[in-house]
Amino acid sequence: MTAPAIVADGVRKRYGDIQAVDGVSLRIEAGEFYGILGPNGAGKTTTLEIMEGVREPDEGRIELFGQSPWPRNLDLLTRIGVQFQASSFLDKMTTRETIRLFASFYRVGARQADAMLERVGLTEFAQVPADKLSGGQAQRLSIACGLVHDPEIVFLDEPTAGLDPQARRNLWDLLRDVNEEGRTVVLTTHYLDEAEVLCDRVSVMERGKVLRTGAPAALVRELDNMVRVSVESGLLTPDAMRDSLKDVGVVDATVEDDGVLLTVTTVAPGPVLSVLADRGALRGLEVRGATLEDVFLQLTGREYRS
Ligand SMILES: Nc1ncnc2c1ncn2[C@@H]1O[C@H](COP(=O)(O)OP(=O)(O)OP(=O)(O)O)[C@@H](O)[C@H]1O
Repeated sequence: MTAPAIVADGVRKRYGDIQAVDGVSLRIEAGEFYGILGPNGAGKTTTLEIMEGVREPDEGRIELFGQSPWPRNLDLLTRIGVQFQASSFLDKMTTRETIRLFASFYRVGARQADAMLERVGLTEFAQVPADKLSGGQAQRLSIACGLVHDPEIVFLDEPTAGLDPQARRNLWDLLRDVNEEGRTVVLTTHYLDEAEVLCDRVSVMERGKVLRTGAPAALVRELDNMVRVSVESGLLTPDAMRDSLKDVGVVDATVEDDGVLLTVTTVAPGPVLSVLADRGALRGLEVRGATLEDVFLQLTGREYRS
């Protein structure tokens, strides 16, 4: 087996009374697209910053390519790329000046910097002040700045937060390409769909702990083929639905009504569909397989709220 790109072992970090990271252990293989996901405050950013070597853990061990990133390790710095938040671009600098500045930190020349700008589709915005770029363009510039020195590992903290669906998809394509070039990509996200689409493996975090790690499809499969059956809200009350299901012997279904849809989550969609048909309540019918949201629900007993 080849050496892992990243190993975390028993990592803990506390801020005052808050145990932000509470014993995180994981192993990320070279070339993996790895997601750390969870709701706000789960400890994703702190975990990522400890891996990047910008924050010191209170306890535990981190190794990138077998070396500790803390205290600051100059050998590792050139091998990792960190996407910093787009909002911290320097005032008055153009897009091109910004990427060239980042390139210069690594003694990378202007030509390679401009090629990276082209790569992320920003050449036509080269003269635009970086703080005037749209949200999606700014994210692409910040990713370009993290990639300009050709790193082996790329860390991204919520790269698509706040973007519209089209800009998110464009960024997904870019990140996939970055990974397909052989780079290890580690991202945090609170969008479960993003993790499902992009990541080879994910760690689901909550309250500083990793609840589960695995390939998204494998985590979903562990749910025993859970299916969500939804119809328009108002056709049947949740209680009436529960009673009807009990009558036909379905006891392990959950029924929820969010005011738009009445949704039954179950491993036995057949009887649910029969009940809905018998009650004349099929308007707006949708049947969906389980998702990472269901994994989260099962792990925590709570609905996922990003
Ligand atoms: N510098 C800090 N000082 C004090 N508390 C902090 C600091 N950074 C994070 N925290 C707290 O630690 C916990 C974990 O925060 P962290 O940012 O790592 O979580 P997260 O999963 O990345 O959340 P988000 O999605 O909101 O960024 C939160 O309760 C947060 O308020």
